[in-house]
Formats: sequence, structure tokens, C-alpha cells
Amino acid sequence: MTRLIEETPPFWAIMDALPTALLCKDIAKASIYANSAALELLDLPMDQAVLSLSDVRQISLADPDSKEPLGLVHNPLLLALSGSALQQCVTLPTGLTVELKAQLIRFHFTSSSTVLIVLCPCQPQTTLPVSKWTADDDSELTEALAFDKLMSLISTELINVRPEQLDTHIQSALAALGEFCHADRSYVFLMNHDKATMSNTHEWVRAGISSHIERLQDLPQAAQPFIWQTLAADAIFAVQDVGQLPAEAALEKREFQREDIQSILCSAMLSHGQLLGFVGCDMVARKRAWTASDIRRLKLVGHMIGNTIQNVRDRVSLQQVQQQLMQANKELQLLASRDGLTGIANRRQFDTVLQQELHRCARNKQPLGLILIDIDHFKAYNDNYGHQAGDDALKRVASLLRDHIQRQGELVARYGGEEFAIILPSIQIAQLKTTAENLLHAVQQLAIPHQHSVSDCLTISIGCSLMKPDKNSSPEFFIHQTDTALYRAKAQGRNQVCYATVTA
Ligand SMILES: Nc1nc2c(ncn2[C@@H]2O[C@H](COP(=O)(O)OP(=O)(O)OP(=O)(O)O)[C@@H](O)[C@H]2O)c(=O)[nH]1
Repeated sequence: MTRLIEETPPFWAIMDALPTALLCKDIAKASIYANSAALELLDLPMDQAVLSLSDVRQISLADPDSKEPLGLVHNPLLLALSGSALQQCVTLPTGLTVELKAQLIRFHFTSSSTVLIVLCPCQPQTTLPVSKWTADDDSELTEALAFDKLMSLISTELINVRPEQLDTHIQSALAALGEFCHADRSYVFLMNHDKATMSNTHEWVRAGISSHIERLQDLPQAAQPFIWQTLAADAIFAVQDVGQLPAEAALEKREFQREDIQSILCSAMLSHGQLLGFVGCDMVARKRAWTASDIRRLKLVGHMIGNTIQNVRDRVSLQQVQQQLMQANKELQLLASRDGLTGIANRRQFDTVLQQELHRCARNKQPLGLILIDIDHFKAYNDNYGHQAGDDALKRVASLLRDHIQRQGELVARYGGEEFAIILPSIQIAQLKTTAENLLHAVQQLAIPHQHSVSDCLTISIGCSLMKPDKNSSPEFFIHQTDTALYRAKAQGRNQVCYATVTA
């Protein structure tokens, strides 16, 4: 089976073709590669060759002897992915038992270390000589090592986490924290935008323990003043026995007892010296004398989550600022290309577009039409009806021209005081003439009174030309020829169209 795999390791084509189920992970990267045989064995979709840590966490594994599901602490697949060399039998969700062998290896053609996990189905009658990895509760060192490895795995994923993936990763970190601190509940509280209230945003609970996240929203500082003050002052709030809380913590005590909390441990999450929120663990089933390791773990998870949330927020607000800048830039560009009075393109935009269209039409061997329009006796109009009326007349003529010139690529611009210009790419001579004549009549039909002109209403004179440009064609020459035609229209009595034929 051929599948498209993004950024797969160089040796992956060979691995993917092997009949043995393999998982592979560069120790410094987040992606986990599963070959076809592994996807089949793990009952995962065949097009999901690149797995995330969350995908792997969701594969529920059981102890082949006791048939008990393996929790996060004892999940050999996660430990293997974090770099532990191990060999262990596990039962897959399909009921099949496999031998899981993991090794940290360095391929000669890659610079970093790679974890390679081999999954071999076991024959039912086979007794495998496997040394089982266990997280020995007595061995703090083993557990600390396992926790650190798991955290480094999660933090690698968090480095470039996308905003929409953030919640899943925070959940993973909370689950790890809860399991390793032997807690019943672990959670994150974040300060709301108002900076005066906090909400419980993420929560992990052990099976059988009640959840409170829905109720713990928008809590004001006044509802839990003691915990706010302690976290702000010491960054840690550690209570072995909630029943022993001092009188000033009466509000907290009532809330903790309502949630059946016996012991509680919270660590502040700070960002730029400000309280971002806190991460915490509760004991419900029994009390716990929090150890130095518990506090270290909680602080680590708090730093990791706090930094990630701040990073994501910074990235999101940077994107928003970038978008606002782009929008402001667009608006500025538009402003710079528009005529203030009429709202149509200005001379600057006309010059740019004419140059572009000359090149484009030369490349595509297409003709290019140009129309120059001048309002007749406009000085007299101004003198007679006033400058304001002159402005209004200019606006009406501009909007009429814009309404008539609608084809893709065409441009209507204010060329000068009472002069307009129209660029008409890929137009034939007959069409150009019809367009010019139509404009002449349409302006007359506006019936703007003008007693001192050629007729008793406002009229225009038009010069137009058609060019078949080549790579040497200049806009100046094109404009000059069209202007000459306009001059002729004026000289011959105004209110008419004259043509110039320009070949190149
Ligand atoms: N109201 C108003 N008038 C303007 C504007 N820009 C230019 N004009 C006027 O347009 C008039 C142009 O006058 P001339 O160049 O002498 O041309 P004309 O009177 O139209 O004569 P012909 O073009 O020969 O028919 C001047 O009086 C300018 O003041 C503007 O933005 N608003």
C-alpha cells in the first residue's frame, strides 16, 4: 500500500514496506510514524501514518496476565516513546497480545537519536523471556525518571502547538501529573480577561471521582481570598489536611469540603511577573503529605502549561496585529490610489495600470483602447454655477463613467481637473467606438443645465485610440496620440468623439 507521509524520516520507505509492525520517533520531534503493519495491528486508520502523542495515549493497553488496563504511569508505549529501552508484553484493544521491544538508536544518516518500537504478535502458547518494566512505587528514582521522560515528550509536542491542539496537550499533562502525584484530581485555573475572576479551564479526574469544572467558573477573588494571597506571595499553596486550614481560609475550607478535598496542592502560573492562573492537584479518597517531588512535578507542569498558554496567546495576538496591519495597509493603498472628490482611480493609479496593461497586451498580442474625456467649457460652468456645483457635476460624470465601464480589467480614472481617462484592454475598434459614442450621449442625458456651453446642458469631448502594443510601446506616446484626438474634437466644435489610430 502506498501512502503519502509528510516529512517522514529518510529510511521510512523501507520501514513502511516491512511486514513487521514498527513505530518510530525522532527523540527531538513530536511526530510518531507508524508503518502499515503497525496501523493494521493497532487497528488505526490506514491513512494515519503520522500519529500524535494523544493518538498513542488513546490506544488502551492491558496487562496480558491480569487483563487490567495499563494506566499512564505504566503505559510501556509512552515510556518507550520517551526513550526508555524496554521489552514488555501488552494486550491490544483487539485482544491480541504483542511483544513490545523499544530501543534508542542512532541511524548513521540522521543527526539525532530515534526510538524504534517493534511490535511482534505473540503465539498464545509461547512463553516469552521478557523482563517486565514496572514503575516500582518504592523506587522514587525510577518514577522520577519516567515522569521526566513523559514531560519531555509532552513538552516537545507543546513547543509549536497549534491553538486548536492546546487543550488536548494540557489534558495529557494534567493526566500525567495526576497519575504521578497519585492525586485524584488535577486541574488548571486561568485568570479571565477582567483580571478579577478566574475559571477552571481544564480538569483531569481519576475514575470514580466527581468533576467540578462546570461549577467553578468566573470565581471572584473575594470568593477565595486566602488562596489568591498565598499564591501571589509564595507561588505554592500546599495543604496536607484541609480540616487544619486557618480561620482566614474559612471560605476556601467550605469550598474544599464541598468538593470532598482532603489535601490540596497548587502552584501559581506566572507570565511576565503577573499571575496567569494556577495548576493544582486534589486528594479526595485520602490525605496526602505532599512530597518535594510532588511540588517539583507540579511546578514543572505549571511552568510548561503557563509558558505554552502565553506562547499561544502571544502568537494569536501577533497574528491579529499582523492582520490589522495588513488591513490598514490595504486601506492605505486604496486611499493612495483613489481620487478624493469622485472616488474613482486617480492619475497615479491610471499611470500604473496603463503601464501594466501595455505590457500585458504586448505579451498576449492583444489590442489596448484608451479614451480621454474633457468636460466642455467647464470654467464657464464654474463661473456661472459656482465651484460647489462644479464639484457635483464632476462627481455625477465620474459615477456615470464608472457605471458604464464594467468589464474585467477596465479602469476609469480622473486624469486631471475636468478630464477623465478610461483604459480598455483587449477591445476591438468597433466596440471602442460604440463605447465612446454611448458615453457622449449618456453625459448629455444627465441633462445638467449649462447655458454657456455648446448646447444648453453639460457636454463632453472625447478622444480615443486603439493600440496594438509591443515591448517597446510607451504610455507617453499612447496618451499623446489620444490627446491629439481629443484636441481635434475640441477644435471641431466639442461634444463629439475623434479617433486616432496608433499601431505601436
Ligand atoms: N469645481 C471644480 N472645478 C475644477 C476642478 N478641477 C478643475 N476645475 C476647473 O475646471 C476648469 C477647466 O478650465 P479650462 O482648462 O479652461 O477648460 P474649459 O473651460 O473646460 O474649456 P474647454 O476644455 O476648452 O472646453 C477650471 O476653471 C478649473 O478651475 C475641481 O475639482 N472642481
